[in-house]
Amino acid sequence: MTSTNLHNPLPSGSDISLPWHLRLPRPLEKDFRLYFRASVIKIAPLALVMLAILLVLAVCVEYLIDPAVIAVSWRPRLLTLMLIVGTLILMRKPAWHVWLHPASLLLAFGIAFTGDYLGMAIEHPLSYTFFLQTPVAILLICIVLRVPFYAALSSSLIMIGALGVCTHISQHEPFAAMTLLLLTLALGSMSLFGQYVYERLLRQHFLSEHVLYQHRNELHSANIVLESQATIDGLTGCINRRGMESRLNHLYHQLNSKTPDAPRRISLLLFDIDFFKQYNDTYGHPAGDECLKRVSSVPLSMVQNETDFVARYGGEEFVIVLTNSSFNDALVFAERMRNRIEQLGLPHSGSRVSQVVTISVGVSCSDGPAENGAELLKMADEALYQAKGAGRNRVAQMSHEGQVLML
Ligand SMILES: Nc1nc2c(ncn2[C@@H]2O[C@H](COP(=O)(O)OP(=O)(O)OP(=O)(O)O)[C@@H](O)[C@H]2O)c(=O)[nH]1
Repeated sequence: MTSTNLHNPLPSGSDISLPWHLRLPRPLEKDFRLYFRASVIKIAPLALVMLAILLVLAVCVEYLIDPAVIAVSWRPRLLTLMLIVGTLILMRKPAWHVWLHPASLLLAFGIAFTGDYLGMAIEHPLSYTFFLQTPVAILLICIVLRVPFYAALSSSLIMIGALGVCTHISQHEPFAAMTLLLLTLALGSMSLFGQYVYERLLRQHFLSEHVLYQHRNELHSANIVLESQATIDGLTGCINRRGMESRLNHLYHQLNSKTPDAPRRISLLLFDIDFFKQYNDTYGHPAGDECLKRVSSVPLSMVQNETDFVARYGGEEFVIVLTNSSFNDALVFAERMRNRIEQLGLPHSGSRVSQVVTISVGVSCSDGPAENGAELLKMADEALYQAKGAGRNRVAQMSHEGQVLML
């Protein structure tokens, strides 16, 4: 395999590049909106409370300068306060968060337009300063409430346009009006530039996280495939010895720690084909392989419980682990399996106990003295050894008292 054939699981630079106009592919764009909104929700309530305090302070200053101003300004001020409270209420429920950006824009327009109105309606030498509410509104949507860049840009242009018209038709000195407009333009363009840079960084961050997440998922799936390949016996399709040991240890760990999904009991059946060496010698190794497949298909078809399994322990030795069956049921299972394998009728002229392939089985159970999987296996092995010694083609059990009994 050449290096170009190898799949590189790490994201490449082209995976996370972002166009100048910031747009992401459609499905990602949708996810980004949620991500973007979530980044604002954390800071917005505090920002809105501060804005409400500023509003109250502004009213106090207006009163100190000239109490007559309040007579004109209280309605616009009340409207702005209501918009702030409305936006704060929207934060309370996640289902309403979708309205956060429209509400922020509405609030900004409220601030800018009430400023324009007050700047024109109030006759006072300082009333042109009300027009400063427009740059405040632009700062609010760009720096504080962080409305998406294009919405912020178009809204700012409308607000600046309205400011230009209002300063033009108001009775204020042209120099003051022009200074205000230029100041607003300078502050607005800097805020918008900052918002563009911020959103670009946020999108880049979102994209990198997305690409990493995808690659992590791919690696995870590949690991699952590799893990299952590493624990399956290629010839019979049973779990291999490594897989068996890890599953058995896991089950025993659950049993000992008494977790809610722990098995009540574990029964272990260890079986071995009788005179398999002679089978190979008589029929050849490929036929021996075929025999192993046929024999193992019997317990594989009998196991039903999700946590039960059949494993190839060694050459012609197999393990069946049954969870939650009583010891008696496990013995019945073993005898039925022995019988079904005999009933397969695979000719075995080299066997000294039968004309067909037979097995010997040793059975042990976790109700006895075994404290872990290895000890349970040792007990079943001892029973199997005795079954062989007693003439083969039979089932032997290791009793809870540690005695081997023939069935
Ligand atoms: N065809 C084939 N044979 C295998 C495989 N793995 C192990 N064997 C053979 O299985 C035989 C096991 O022989 P023994 O351990 O002597 O056991 P046995 O002949 O079955 O005798 P008893 O267990 O005492 O009845 C050996 O000849 C191994 O070569 C395999 O994957 N395929």
